[in-house]
Amino acid sequence: MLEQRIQQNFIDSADLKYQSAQTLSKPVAQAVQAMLACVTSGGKVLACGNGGSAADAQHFSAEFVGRFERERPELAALSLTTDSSILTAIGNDYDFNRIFSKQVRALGQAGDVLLALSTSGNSANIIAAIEAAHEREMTVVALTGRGGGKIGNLLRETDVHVCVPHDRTARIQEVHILVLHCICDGVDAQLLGEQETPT
Ligand SMILES: O=C(CO)[C@@H](O)[C@H](O)[C@H](O)[C@H](O)COP(=O)(O)O
Ligand SMILES: [Zn+2]
Repeated sequence: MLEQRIQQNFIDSADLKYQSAQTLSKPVAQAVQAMLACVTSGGKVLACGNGGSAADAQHFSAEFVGRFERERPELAALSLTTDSSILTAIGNDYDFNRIFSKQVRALGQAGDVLLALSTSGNSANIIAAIEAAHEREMTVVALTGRGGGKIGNLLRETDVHVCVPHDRTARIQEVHILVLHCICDGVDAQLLGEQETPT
């Protein structure tokens, strides 16, 4: 029974990935181009998300700043989820909904990218971060699910929306991490050229 349940999770995740390969390849390619244009002209990526998506934001920033699969120059990315003093000060003195938006206003500049992760598309602190990014004339790359939620309606023509066609948070997150790896791989391929098999 338990093993059957586990197998079903694998199957559902794999099915969603097959389906997403079709629907998401175009917006993911747009995300690659947006991030490449940003970092090659001196900009940076600011990443944010809650819970599992906070971990994804950090995972992505680590691969941009350190490396993905190949040696290349460092790429500028910063996760807004990691400084406990900033997070607790803003959460305590203002509101938890402002933990990311105040950092975006402090650090964001025109031409930077905000990478915003929300499986529901409805987290208030992510919505506020997107509004702050628009104020700073940044491009937003939003990774969502469940139809995109409120974030879907907030995005501009120049933003990128990668909306996973599923309703379950866990399944959506599993595609989000694949999307983030596709962005790292795509940026590397554009910077370094295609290569046979990545090590
Ligand atoms: O990782 C998980 C569930 O798989 C949770 O920690 C999840 O990320 C949290 O409930 C988040 O607060 C959900 O926020 P969001 O994706 O709807 O913006
Ligand atoms: Zn999780």
